[in-house]
Amino acid sequence: MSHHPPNPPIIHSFASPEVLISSLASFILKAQKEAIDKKGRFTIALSGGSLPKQLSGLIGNPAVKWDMWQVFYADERVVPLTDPDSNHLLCSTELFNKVPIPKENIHTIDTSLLSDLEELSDAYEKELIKEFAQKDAARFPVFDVILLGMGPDGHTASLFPGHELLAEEDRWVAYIEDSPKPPPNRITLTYPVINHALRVVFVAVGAGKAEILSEVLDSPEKGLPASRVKPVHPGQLFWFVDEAAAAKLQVASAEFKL
Ligand SMILES: O=C1O[C@H](COP(=O)(O)O)[C@@H](O)[C@H](O)[C@H]1O
Repeated sequence: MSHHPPNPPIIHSFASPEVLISSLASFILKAQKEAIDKKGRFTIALSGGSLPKQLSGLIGNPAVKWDMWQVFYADERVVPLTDPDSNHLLCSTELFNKVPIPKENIHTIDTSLLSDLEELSDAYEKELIKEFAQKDAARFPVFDVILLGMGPDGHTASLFPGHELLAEEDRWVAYIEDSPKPPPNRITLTYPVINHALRVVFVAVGAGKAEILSEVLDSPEKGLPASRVKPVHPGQLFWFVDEAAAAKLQVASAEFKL
């Protein structure tokens, strides 16, 4: 247990979605270098929704060491990997099909278990344990980077407002069968995992995010799921937003410097 209070979020507001995309790529590359220099591998969790498109700055970038990446999903919909609702399909379409990442470095759900959510989430937790437990000897996995989106209701990953999963303190991966956003069946990394990452990065782009972004960052006491992401020391929370998303923000943003 860390005795330090969590650091306040660092908010980077970019003049355009294009500048955000290239800055996010530079940020990820810096994290990749630090991780590989220290441990010889880079662990990252990705979200679905609007997030994968924001990773286009990595495509064709010779500095990305794809063979050193170990990729997990912050959440996944319980559907076949070929289903249009699959976060893996979306990430593949937007990114993985366009870059030389070894298939075995992308950790998908086990689709032979789609009819048993408990088994499915346990199996995904075991996949995390294989990657992290022996190597890091930590109670919770410590991702180098977790990339998150934020829905219009303030949800993140598959952690929805008012849901009992917000109180999960023990499991690494949990399932829900009553997601208010379709599809109803999903698995998700839990807060203990998200909040033990070295860097958690929310990405929010467009005017459609302005209202909820202000609610999450200016009124964290409301306890919306995205406001509850508070990485423990030495972890740091970052927000990468464009000017349209930041239009209603009261809280100050910081200049982006690598
Ligand atoms: O359902 C989901 O929604 C969130 C937010 O999506 P966005 O399109 O509003 O960015 C996403 O981060 C999550 O991975 C996904 O399963």
